[in-house]
Amino acid sequence: MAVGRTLAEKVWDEHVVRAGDNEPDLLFIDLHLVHEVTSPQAFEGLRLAGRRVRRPDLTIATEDHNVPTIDLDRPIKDPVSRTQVETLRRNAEEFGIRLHALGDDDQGIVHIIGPQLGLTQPGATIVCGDSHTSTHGAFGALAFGIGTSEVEHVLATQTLPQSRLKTMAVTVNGSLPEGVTAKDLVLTLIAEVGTGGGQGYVVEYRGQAIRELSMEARMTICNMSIEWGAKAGMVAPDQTTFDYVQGRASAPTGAEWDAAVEHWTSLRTDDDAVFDEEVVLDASTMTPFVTWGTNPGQGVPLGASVPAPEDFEEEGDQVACRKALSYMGLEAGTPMRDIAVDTVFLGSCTNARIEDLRAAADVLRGRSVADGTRMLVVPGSVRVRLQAEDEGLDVVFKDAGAEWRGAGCSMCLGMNADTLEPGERCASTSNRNFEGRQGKGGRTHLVSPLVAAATAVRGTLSAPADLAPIG
Ligand SMILES: CC(C)[C@H](C(=O)O)[C@@H](O)C(=O)O
Ligand code: SF4
Repeated sequence: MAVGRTLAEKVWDEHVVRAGDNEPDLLFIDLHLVHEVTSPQAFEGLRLAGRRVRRPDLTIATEDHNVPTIDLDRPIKDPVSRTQVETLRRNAEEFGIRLHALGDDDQGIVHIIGPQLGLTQPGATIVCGDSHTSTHGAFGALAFGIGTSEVEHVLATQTLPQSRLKTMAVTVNGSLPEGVTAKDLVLTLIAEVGTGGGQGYVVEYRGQAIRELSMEARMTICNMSIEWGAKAGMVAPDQTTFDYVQGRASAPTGAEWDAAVEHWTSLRTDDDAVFDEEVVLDASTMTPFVTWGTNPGQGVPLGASVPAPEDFEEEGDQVACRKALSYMGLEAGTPMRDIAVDTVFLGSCTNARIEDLRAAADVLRGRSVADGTRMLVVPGSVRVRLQAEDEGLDVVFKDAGAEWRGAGCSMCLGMNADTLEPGERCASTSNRNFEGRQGKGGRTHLVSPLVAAATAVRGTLSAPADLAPIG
């Protein structure tokens, strides 16, 4: 009896160009995204071997990690960042690769520009030398991060050897309550399954709550797949997906569009398919969720308090808690809402799309950032910035006292000048809160855009419901 296949298996099977016993499958790669951090040695390898890029038409580069977000008309000050960016520019030119450089309207964080340009499409295989490539899985693509030697392999051959992955379903039943977002959902999930829970799996997010999410929100969830160890995260394409893709620069048109949609519609997990593992969650019980520790799994509902080491059963978790509390400068039992922050960062490939900016601006409209708190708003791409400016969101942010910046990764990891000072505390809409992630000694609390905005107003971790009504 034929057994049904999962979405991931269908996409995989369509891309196998060679399979053999006791060897990984060789997959064709439909889209290779490139940025300045993980590509220099790969291009150097090609150069040394006298090779060209096999499919420049399926390769696209952008500058995101090292770019400044202010003084965009001046040369990059930091020599390391300048070298990274200039190296990418030289490589793109020498190897004939399309590059969206600083100053270009399509420049931005690699995981934001792919979907924006319509390059990210259902059923595609997408790789990039970047762990958050999982973002693109929101479209029903099989998308994952690769290392620099794999970047070289894909540049040279447009293929990648990969061993088959186990499959996992994350089924989220019910609907998210008002004011609870995709970010809260994924932080809740990671706190529950742990940062290693997804290791070795390609995950499919499904169920009512996922179906009800916008593409932006699905991207937020798939983006953080890697934060609980999954190789990739996917959502089956549906009308929401098609509506988002249609009309974008690289999307198919006319009869090709119709054929594409017909094919994409077939890319759903068959009813009789079997996942190797399943996690089930109920969205209706979720609340705003924030992290207190130094990994994305160390989180609690905003209404809870900082945990104590004794709250954990496993000794490893107790040790990790003790260490995190010390680094974070937190005392067990402190209500999360009492934690005061110095900085609020609204940005990153997790939460710097137009919908995120709109949500935060709605909270900030008519309100002000608290004294002693600074807020940085860094759109994920130039297009997001331009659209936000079209809608007047920049004015809302600036009137509230926030800084309105250029596009890029920025304070998500502080490879440019946007970093925290030692001991500084930040509410951040990004995806990683490791020690030193946003600057040496900096302390990060991962939050949703709604919580970020409300926190900026009160100066302590807060949700919009905590704010006094305007007027
Ligand atoms: C610089 C890059 C390799 C890295 C990644 O792979 O994710 C970065 O984007 C990050 O978020 O830490
Ligand atoms: S925004 Fe942050 S997580 Fe995303 S690619 Fe850039 S550094 Fe990595």
